[in-house]
Amino acid sequence: MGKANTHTGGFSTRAIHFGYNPADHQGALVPPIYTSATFAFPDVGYGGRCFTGEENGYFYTRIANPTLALLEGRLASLEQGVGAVVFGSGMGAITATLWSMLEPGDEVLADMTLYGCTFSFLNHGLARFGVSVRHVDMTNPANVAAALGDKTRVVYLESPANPNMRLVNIAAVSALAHASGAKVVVDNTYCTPYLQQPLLLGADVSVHSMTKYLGGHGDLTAGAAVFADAELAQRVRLYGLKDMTGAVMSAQDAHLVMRGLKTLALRMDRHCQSAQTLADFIAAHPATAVVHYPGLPSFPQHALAKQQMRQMGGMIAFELQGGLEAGMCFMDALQLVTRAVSLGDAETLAQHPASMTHSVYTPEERAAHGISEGLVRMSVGLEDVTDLLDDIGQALDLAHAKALRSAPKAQTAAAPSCSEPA
Ligand code: MET
Repeated sequence: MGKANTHTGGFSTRAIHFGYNPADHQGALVPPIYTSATFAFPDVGYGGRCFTGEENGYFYTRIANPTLALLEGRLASLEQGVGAVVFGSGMGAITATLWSMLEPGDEVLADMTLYGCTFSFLNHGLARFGVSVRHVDMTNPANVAAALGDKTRVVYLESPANPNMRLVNIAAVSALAHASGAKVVVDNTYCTPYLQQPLLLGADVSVHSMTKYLGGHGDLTAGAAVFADAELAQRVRLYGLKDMTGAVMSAQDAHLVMRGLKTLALRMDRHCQSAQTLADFIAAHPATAVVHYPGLPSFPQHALAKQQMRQMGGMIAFELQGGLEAGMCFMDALQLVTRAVSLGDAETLAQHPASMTHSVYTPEERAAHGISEGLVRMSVGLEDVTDLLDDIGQALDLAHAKALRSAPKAQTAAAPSCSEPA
């Protein structure tokens, strides 16, 4: 045998090697991509036993595939789970996991701020099938303690939350949920296993959009759920909704995620370093009203961030003094930073949650759930930070000048358009 299937070692060593031995694959350094949709049986009896589970062989890629299995093992190792299941998207992971954990009559207790499509699935999807959903502000674990009830089967949260960066104390909330007989599902997309380990903090499931940092290059769509509980992992995989929803990722995309994983730690270090620099800069600019970034001492949960996150992450949210209009001016003035949803790419991306990722909330719901209309969300990429500072600086200067010009005229004239010269 060569250098063995490295089941131990540091994070990056496992991200690069776990579960694969070139000696088993004609020396190929990079694992082969099994594109086959179906698998040949040596005899009919063997094929039948694959379907009953008596044989552990591959028989159809929607059920299982060697390339996907390699990625699943690697993800479970990186997040210290007992198993993982990959999906065709992050929403595939979230929906299949929750469908598999819930029955009519059950309740989901969810945090106040969630990604728009997750919020929609809970309130407009699950609710149609007899699962009730209640939102509580989980920034204070006492609210969770007060809200947990006999029917609460799942406690669901994001930390940091998309888009406003609020944190939840995962260990405290998990302890409370378990004492009440509920399971905890954490969306760990913003942090990745490199920055935060929800299962080690007590959560039962960690879900990811791998479209984001894990893939890391904006060229694939995929999701994953990593489990602390083997029975639940098996239920989601075999008896749950993964097969029934058909939310299966392709082997080519699994290959791309594994390529992304090789540089995850390096990329996250750079994302975090640049995000801190930009957050400091934006916070100090006169155009700015507030910056939500866990690495700022002014961030209300800065201490919790240092406690449960390895670094402060690559996502920033902020509001400008001129509110919504200033935010729009800022975004339209960007030259290098790209106006786009998604996150975790090499390119720095800026988007407007109220009209984009969180447009499924009504304006009243956004207000109640802490998502302000003027909020700008930025995924800090891997460009030279000096170039990002130049671009963001000129856009903030422009938004500030517009805000100053419009303020005294607010009652008599229309606000200046973003295309007007400063
Ligand atoms: N989940 C992604 C984000 O938060 C894409 C959302 S819009 C369909 O940016």
